[in-house]
Amino acid sequence: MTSVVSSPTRTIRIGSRKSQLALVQSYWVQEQLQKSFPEISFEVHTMSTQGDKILDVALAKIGDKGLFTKELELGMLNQEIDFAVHSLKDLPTNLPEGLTLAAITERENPADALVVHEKHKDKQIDTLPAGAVIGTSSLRRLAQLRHQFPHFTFKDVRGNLNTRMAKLDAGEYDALILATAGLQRLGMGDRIHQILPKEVSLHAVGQGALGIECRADDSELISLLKAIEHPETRDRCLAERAFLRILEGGCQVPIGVNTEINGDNLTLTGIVASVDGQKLVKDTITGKASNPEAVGAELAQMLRQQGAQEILEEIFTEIQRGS
Ligand SMILES: NCc1[nH]cc(CCC(=O)O)c1CC(=O)O
Repeated sequence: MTSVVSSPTRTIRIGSRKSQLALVQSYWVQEQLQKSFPEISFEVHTMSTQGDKILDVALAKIGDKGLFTKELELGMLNQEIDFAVHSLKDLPTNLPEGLTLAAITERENPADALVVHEKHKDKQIDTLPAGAVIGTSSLRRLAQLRHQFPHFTFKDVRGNLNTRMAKLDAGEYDALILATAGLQRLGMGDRIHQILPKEVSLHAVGQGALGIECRADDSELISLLKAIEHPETRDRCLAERAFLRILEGGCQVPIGVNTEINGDNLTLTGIVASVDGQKLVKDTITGKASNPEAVGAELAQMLRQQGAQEILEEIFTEIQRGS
């Protein structure tokens, strides 16, 4: 099927996962594009991904490469949909041949958030009692928090946001660590008890931003998508993704980042930690915001020299052994 891109009757099909968060994000993108291009019609098509079906296994153990994106990518390559909206942090840093990351939208607060059981409403992350059960399914959060708070008990938590909140409120956990952005997008911003400062938790690469992926040869769609791109978010996220790509990590490895842009300068902080929180390398670099991928690549090399690769190799071996 050839797409009649310049025809005023072209319908653009947006692929979305079926989760509540994915739908909110896809409808938001649809609305933004519809406002910019009233003559084009944008439709949301939903698809289930592997990650939506496997809800009972710790994410780290099943690996994550493309868990939430593969079916949507096949849909694009098969011309069933024209583009896909992803939480950028779930989008692998290497895309399949024929697809491209066409736009990155304005990021919500990328930080992690602490959500507590109501009996801890007067506490913060550093005043929760010893033995407090902290729910997280992310090795990145686990490693960083274990390093600073070895007296907590960490427990995996899966399921959608409502399920996780119900488990917290039922007393299965004392607190959860979740993405601020996800809570805000789902209208649960009032449950955010503390936004974790970067000294406590460096966020995931791309956290809080949406990434829009489409066929690399659909140049007219790519130029339409530029209308909803946020250049500052894009530059920050491209630096973060270059850092992750070179370290060969996915969303489920203990790699965290923070970025800031001041004028022409982009400052990137990165951390690589062992799952037990014992080993940790962290550094910061400032470079040109006009060449974000070079900044990310340079920080990756710096952390490699400080032992990041050894930490990551140990984790891959552990995951393969299924420990
Ligand atoms: N890996 C799951 C995931 N993917 C995107 C978000 C939240 C929104 C975002 O970070 O952009 C979440 C939930 C979480 O980490 O708490």
